[in-house]
Amino acid sequence: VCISKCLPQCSVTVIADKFTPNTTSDVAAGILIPHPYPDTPIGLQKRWFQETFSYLLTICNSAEAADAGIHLLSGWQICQTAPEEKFPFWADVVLGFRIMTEAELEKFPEHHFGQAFTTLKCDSQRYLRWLESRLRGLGHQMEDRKITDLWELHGHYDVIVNCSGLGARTLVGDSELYPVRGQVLKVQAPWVTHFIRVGDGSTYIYPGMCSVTLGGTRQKDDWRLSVDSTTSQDILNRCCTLEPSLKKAYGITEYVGLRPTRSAIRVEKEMLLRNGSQLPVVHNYGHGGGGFSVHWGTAQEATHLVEELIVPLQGSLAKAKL
Ligand SMILES: Cc1cc2nc3c(=O)[nH]c(=O)nc-3n(C[C@H](O)[C@H](O)[C@H](O)COP(=O)(O)OP(=O)(O)OC[C@H]3O[C@@H](n4cnc5c(N)ncnc54)[C@H](O)[C@@H]3O)c2cc1C
Ligand SMILES: O=C([O-])CC(=O)C(=O)O
Repeated sequence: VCISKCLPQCSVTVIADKFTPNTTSDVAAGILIPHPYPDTPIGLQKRWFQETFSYLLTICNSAEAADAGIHLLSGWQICQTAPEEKFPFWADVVLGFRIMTEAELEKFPEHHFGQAFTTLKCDSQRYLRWLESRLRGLGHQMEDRKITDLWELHGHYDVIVNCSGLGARTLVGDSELYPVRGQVLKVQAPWVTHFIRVGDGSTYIYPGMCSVTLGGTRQKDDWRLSVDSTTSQDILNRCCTLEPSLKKAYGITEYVGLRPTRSAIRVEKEMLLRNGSQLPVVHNYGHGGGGFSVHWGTAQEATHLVEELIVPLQGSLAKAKL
């Protein structure tokens, strides 16, 4: 969508073996809170988060908000003790960031420090459907197909943009990429209207448009996509400790996703060479537990790289194909 918006001279084909509602992104709570990428400079992480926040806030303030599944959400991030950094780098990006008052903390007797702020939340499936419909509306293509080797695409497209998430581990042999398994519950509890997140991201409660997402787990190198019912009960117990009214939650469904994790998000150009031929690729994967939080910023970065690669094609009459 970002490429089609910024480079309208390009035609875009999205090739994937899974589309919504069957991707990792469909499982996400969709909250905008940055996640750490130790080897991505903080300045860049902040820029990507800021760009994503501004872009989604504009949609949120428009008539498109409900169709796109974007809404504002206020709440608390709580810690047992105060962290070294009371004001994180993203404090001035979210809205109304402040330290919680003693009165607010009374709700959480085991937590003695907290941050209150308003952020954005995407209803993952609605947002993905909306993105797809925008692409289709602009006349671009969707193709349901597994790619085993990027060279299959050689000769058919001018530039390949690799957004294959965890799939990049086999598709481009990136052994730095690993799964961090996450299990969440979606429940009906329309009376819960504030988010609550334990600072390390171990437990969270995110009210959304259609359900409340309860999490979570962070299981490194665990490839199991099946639901673990003991884990679901544990998630529910942890969330009920923070928000006892969730004992009355109903309509519980369970989901698992594998966060495509590496120490830095990979957004870079690569010119693949084989038998004297070139295949220009822009990588954009490895968003771990924060793909929603930085997706538009990284998409813009990838789009700039695509732009650099298509400059030499501009002279030709052909429309660039991606
Ligand atoms: C439980 C959980 C909760 C989360 N909550 C949040 C949150 O609240 N906020 C947040 O910011 N982030 C959250 N995340 C993280 C977020 O979901 C990920 O960062 C994001 O989904 C990654 O998106 P992606 O497009 O890179 O990968 P995916 O959504 O996995 O998409 C990859 C696509 O590539 C395709 N593909 C891969 N390999 C191939 C191939 N060889 N051939 C064809 N197609 C291929 C797949 O079919 C798929 O369509 C959460 C993740 C989990 C698991
Ligand atoms: O950590 C959170 O608050 C939600 C999330 O992004 C995840 O589970 O990956």
